[in-house]
Amino acid sequence: MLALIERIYKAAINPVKCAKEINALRFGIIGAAQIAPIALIWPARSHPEVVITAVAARDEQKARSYAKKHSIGKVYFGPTGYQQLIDDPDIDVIYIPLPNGLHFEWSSKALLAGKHVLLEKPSTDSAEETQRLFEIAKAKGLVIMEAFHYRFHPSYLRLKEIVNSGEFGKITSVKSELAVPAGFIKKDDIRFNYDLGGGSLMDMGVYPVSAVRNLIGSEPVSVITATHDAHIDPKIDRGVRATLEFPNDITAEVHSDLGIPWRMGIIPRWRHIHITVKLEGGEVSLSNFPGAWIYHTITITPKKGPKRTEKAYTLKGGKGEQWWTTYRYQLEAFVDLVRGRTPHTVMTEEDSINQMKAVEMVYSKLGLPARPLSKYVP
Ligand SMILES: NC(=O)C1=CN([C@@H]2O[C@H](COP(=O)(O)OP(=O)(O)OC[C@H]3O[C@@H](n4cnc5c(N)ncnc54)[C@H](OP(=O)(O)O)[C@@H]3O)[C@@H](O)[C@H]2O)C=CC1
Ligand SMILES: O=C1OC[C@@H](O)[C@H](O)[C@H]1O
Repeated sequence: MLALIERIYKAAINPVKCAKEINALRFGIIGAAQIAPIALIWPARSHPEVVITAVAARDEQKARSYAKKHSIGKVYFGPTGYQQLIDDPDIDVIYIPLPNGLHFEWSSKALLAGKHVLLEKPSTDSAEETQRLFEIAKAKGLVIMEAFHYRFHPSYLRLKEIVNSGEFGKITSVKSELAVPAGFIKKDDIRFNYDLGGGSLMDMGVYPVSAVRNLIGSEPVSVITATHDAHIDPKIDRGVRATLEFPNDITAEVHSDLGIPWRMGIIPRWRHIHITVKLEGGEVSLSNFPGAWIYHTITITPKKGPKRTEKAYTLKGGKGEQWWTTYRYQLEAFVDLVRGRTPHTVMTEEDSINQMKAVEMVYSKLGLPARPLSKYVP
């Protein structure tokens, strides 16, 4: 319990600070987004090679109050604010926490202006756009990385290690869910906006899809079944369930929901957040994987022998503190990548492109339209 309080305090209440190196990477944030404090601003405080130099928001007042609240020195705003931030010669890296449908345009613009990009998930609205982003980055000699933060946390890496250890033989199936009861997400949220690349699969569903692909270590060959709960906008999936077929007779179930309706309208449903891997000799699961830095349990249930549990908040023999969040581990890896060092974990180009191919396969099976392509042409 004390360790839990310490983690929350040091990561989110009074984020740990450190001295900065003289040549620290200077980050600019496009959009005064809700996610930026936990995903970048607070983790940056304890990274000696990261400073947050500027933020851009469409509205001047919003930009100024966000900058003040987070002690960010420079602000850009108005219709040209995002582009001004990108063109600022005092910025090395652009963090993009915009609605999904704007990821392609602003990542392209940032790369074309010579900036590295840390890009929120999902990378874009389509595999084609994601591929194009990596092509631009390669042509410019820059780094772009999709911010699938859970992948960098020691708990996920430990789950993977157990699965790949051979202790329980081969994987037979995987199930992963990220579904929350109604009430957390407002009706006018970007997540419910089709034109902005919304939908349950695009928002929460990308985590289970990404996790099952990564654990199985191959790409889905087909979507066996897929169903969704509709939103007011029929092009938007509020909740999705899909079963994917992988090579070697492995199947994966994914489930996401932006708001599971309450029982009889008055009793909230329990949230479903886990990855569970069934193997020939047992089952291994990780609870609360995107929020694993707060708490999690790795449960190992052999077919023969006693059940056991583990926790993993630090990397074996690697950098990190037990209070480092998924985002702090991710930032460490991203900076290593930009600096030309070998990160402890990385999200690759191939991974991000194949991820969007899988998302497209599920939307197609659901009979829902693919998320709209950006009108921006780099
Ligand atoms: N890694 C993680 O754990 C999480 C990642 N995300 C991802 O981060 C991104 C942003 O999510 P979140 O922070 O929750 O969203 P917010 O709505 O808080 O932020 C989105 C930002 O986009 C800007 N924006 C620009 N154009 C538009 C537009 N047309 N409509 C609405 N907003 C616009 C706004 O910036 P301005 O300030 O200029 O008005 C706003 O601050 C998404 O891609 C999401 O998938 C979200 C939550 C968790
Ligand atoms: O990336 C995310 O992670 C946590 C979810 O609650 C959120 O909707 C999503 O954007």
